[in-house]
Amino acid sequence: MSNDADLMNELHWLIDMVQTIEVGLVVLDRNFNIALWNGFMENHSGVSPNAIKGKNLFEEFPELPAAWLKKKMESVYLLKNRAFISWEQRPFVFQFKNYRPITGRAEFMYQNVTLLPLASLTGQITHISIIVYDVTDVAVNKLQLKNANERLEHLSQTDGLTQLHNRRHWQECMNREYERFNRYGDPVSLVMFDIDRFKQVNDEHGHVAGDKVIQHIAHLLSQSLRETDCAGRYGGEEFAVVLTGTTAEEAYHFTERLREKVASSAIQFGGKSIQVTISLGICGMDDFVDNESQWLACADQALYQAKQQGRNRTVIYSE
Ligand SMILES: Nc1nc2c(ncn2[C@@H]2O[C@H](COP(=O)(O)OP(=O)(O)OP(=O)(O)O)[C@@H](O)[C@H]2O)c(=O)[nH]1
Repeated sequence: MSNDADLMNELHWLIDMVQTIEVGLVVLDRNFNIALWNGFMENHSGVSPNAIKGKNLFEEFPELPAAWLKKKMESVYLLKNRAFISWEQRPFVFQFKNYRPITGRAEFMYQNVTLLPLASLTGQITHISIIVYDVTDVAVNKLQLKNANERLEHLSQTDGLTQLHNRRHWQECMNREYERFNRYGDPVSLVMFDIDRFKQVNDEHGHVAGDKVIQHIAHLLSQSLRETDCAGRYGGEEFAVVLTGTTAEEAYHFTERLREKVASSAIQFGGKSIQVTISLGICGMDDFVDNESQWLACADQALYQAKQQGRNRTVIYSE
């Protein structure tokens, strides 16, 4: 007798716990009709167990991904094995609001979901249990960390003044393109350029104006680039660009367009209009280039010649 009472108590406690546990519990029959709907599900959906028992899950919640979820459940029936749905795969199955104070910024509850086959006394799988875990805290923390890491990575690769690649990152990009040329032999050109008589700009208008000029030129450069090109601020007023899939002659069209854009534009600063020009050197990848440093040195030499020949021009390196 006391054994029976123990069992009854145990059952009673279990039912109580199922109702109050901070985990969603749903039991469905073969036709996806609801046999059990616990307190967690009630609290978050606003639908009471009495109101929903016996009703079809997908008719009551038309926003559920029915085709996808049914396919998952069919495989649980077929394989008699549990299935897991992680928030990283699908942020939620049930569209519940997030009420957590700490992760209040999340618009919905992130969920991990387990689909569990439930056997009858004869051992047949007649029902399926959906177990819903609220993992909003974990998900939000992980997403924030990922976001912060991405921002840090971006910062470590970017020049603060121009938002172009910084020198180190640009160099990595140039090395990659050099390797790609060695492997596939596609044309690629390197351009080095700098602002003419920039010292005068600083001396006449001040350093802040000089910074504005650098930003302006970086802006014109960014506008002229293709997605695959790689542009960086190499030094103070010196820029470097790798133009992929581009011969030296094609690069010349690019640099002349950029040069003309710079020469025909003006920067307004402190009530004054500042005009500058740039000089550019191109080194197309060719047999005479033995390594990355030489590639860079040749472009730099072409830039030097452009300065020597009177500035505001492009020179293509030739041996
Ligand atoms: N405003 C500003 N000036 C910079 C920055 N980096 C370098 N400079 C200045 O750029 C000037 C470069 O001068 P130079 O190397 O003599 O060359 P230049 O006057 O441009 O003359 P050429 O290159 O021969 O046409 C120096 O005065 C540097 O102080 C920067 O980030 N901001």
